[in-house]
Amino acid sequence: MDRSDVSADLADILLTEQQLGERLDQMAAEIDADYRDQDLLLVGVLKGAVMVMADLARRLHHTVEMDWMAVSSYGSGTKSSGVVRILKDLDTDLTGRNVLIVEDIIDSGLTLSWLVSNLRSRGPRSVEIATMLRKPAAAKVEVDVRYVGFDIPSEFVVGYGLDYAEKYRNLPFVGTLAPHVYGG
Ligand SMILES: O=P(O)(O)OC[C@H]1O[C@H](OP(=O)(O)OP(=O)(O)O)[C@H](O)[C@@H]1O
Ligand code: HPA
Ligand SMILES: [Mg+2]
Repeated sequence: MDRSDVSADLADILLTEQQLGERLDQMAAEIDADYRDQDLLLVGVLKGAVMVMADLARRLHHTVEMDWMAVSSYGSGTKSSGVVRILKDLDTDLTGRNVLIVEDIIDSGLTLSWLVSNLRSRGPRSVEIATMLRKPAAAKVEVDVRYVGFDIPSEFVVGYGLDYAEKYRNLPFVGTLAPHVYGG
């Protein structure tokens, strides 16, 4: 098989590039309205949120700052370990800031619930979450999310920043993998 032919690895396309873009237009309009005349710091969670951060931020009419955190709970597998590690911390002091965490996906919720309480302890004015995807049926902890792109079924998905063993992040859409990919 041609290892560069990614379509052979996919079972289904769940959300097309166009669907993602249209939803981002709506989310950006809501965020612009909600934070009108207010300071806003976008915090992207590496690596998965790179695509949504770039596409959401450029749709905002707001003057924002952008910073990044790297945390990892999935390693190379398809299940959250539940143990969140900070691989890279923010450069920004959060005291008095309006923080909007930008994520690609909320699955078990473990990463975000840990991150929200971590950031809240740093004295911000507010902490809210924007996520492109959420799996409601997979939630192990409830996380209060202000902006959700799409609720999706509890299947492992890739693309638009989301990886399986570090691959498929560059797909412009969200899809599911064919079983042979997990088989190795
Ligand atoms: O709700 P949860 O079950 O905690 O899962 C969500 C988290 O898992 C993924 O990150 P991952 O640890 O795979 O790091 P990555 O973004 O570098 O791929 C994803 O980007 C979220 O941060
Ligand atoms: O479905 C998923 N795909 C990729 N990474 C993830 N991290 C949490 N859930 C997922
Ligand atoms: Mg990952």
